[in-house]
Amino acid sequence: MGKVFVLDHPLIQHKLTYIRDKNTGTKEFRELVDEVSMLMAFEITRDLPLQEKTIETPVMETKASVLAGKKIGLVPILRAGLGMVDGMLDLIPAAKVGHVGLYRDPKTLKPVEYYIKLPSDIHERELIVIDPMLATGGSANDAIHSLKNRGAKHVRLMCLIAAPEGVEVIKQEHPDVDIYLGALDEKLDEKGYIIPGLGDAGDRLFGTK
Ligand SMILES: O=P(O)(O)OC[C@H]1O[C@H](OP(=O)(O)OP(=O)(O)O)[C@H](O)[C@@H]1O
Ligand SMILES: O=c1cc[nH]c(=O)[nH]1
Ligand SMILES: [Mg+2]
Repeated sequence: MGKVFVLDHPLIQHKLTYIRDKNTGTKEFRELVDEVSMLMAFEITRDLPLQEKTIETPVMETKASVLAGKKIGLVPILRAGLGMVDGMLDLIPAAKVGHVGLYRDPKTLKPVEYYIKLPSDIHERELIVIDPMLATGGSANDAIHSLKNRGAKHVRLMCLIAAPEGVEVIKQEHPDVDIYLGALDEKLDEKGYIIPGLGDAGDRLFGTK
């Protein structure tokens, strides 16, 4: 069964509080999502393999650690996942980026896929699917199925805020996928919004309504 990690670093929690606050405007919301994404990227890459390399310091020859060249792919779910890409690329600048376009039908709450474009070598990459919100889990579930249908072998999911309902869907449908969260909230309301949540992530990021 996939593991669930709540990244409870104080800086992540502090910034999340201002992201949730309805008085935080678009500019500040965007900046905070960017900063939290970078901090989460730091945590999610904790287990990247290292290898030894021989170098010369000004004093002597020594062996030191470098990344073992694991290839990473970021896959934001459009639109709101886009807000998390730049922060992650600050720490993982060589990552390739694929896009999955999905929106949640407001009546049925079912995801509708409208776009997909992925790096050709996704089968050999460690893929990190990113979306601020994991609500019913329909969108992330659909995105991960799309990636696996196209050859993805290693997938992780990273979200700012999740509802227990969405986490359960991913655990059942994708037991091989570990989930990294900024917070695990209480539940969904009758319209499928996470409570307490942060509202509509895409609208708050892009200033739409
Ligand atoms: O877990 P779910 O119930 O599927 O809900 C979560 C999805 O809803 C939001 O996207 P939305 O449909 O609002 O599209 P947008 O990013 O274009 O605003 C969010 O960014 C997730 O992709
Ligand atoms: O709370 C929610 C649920 C789905 N999508 C959002 O943007 N927010
Ligand atoms: Mg939205």
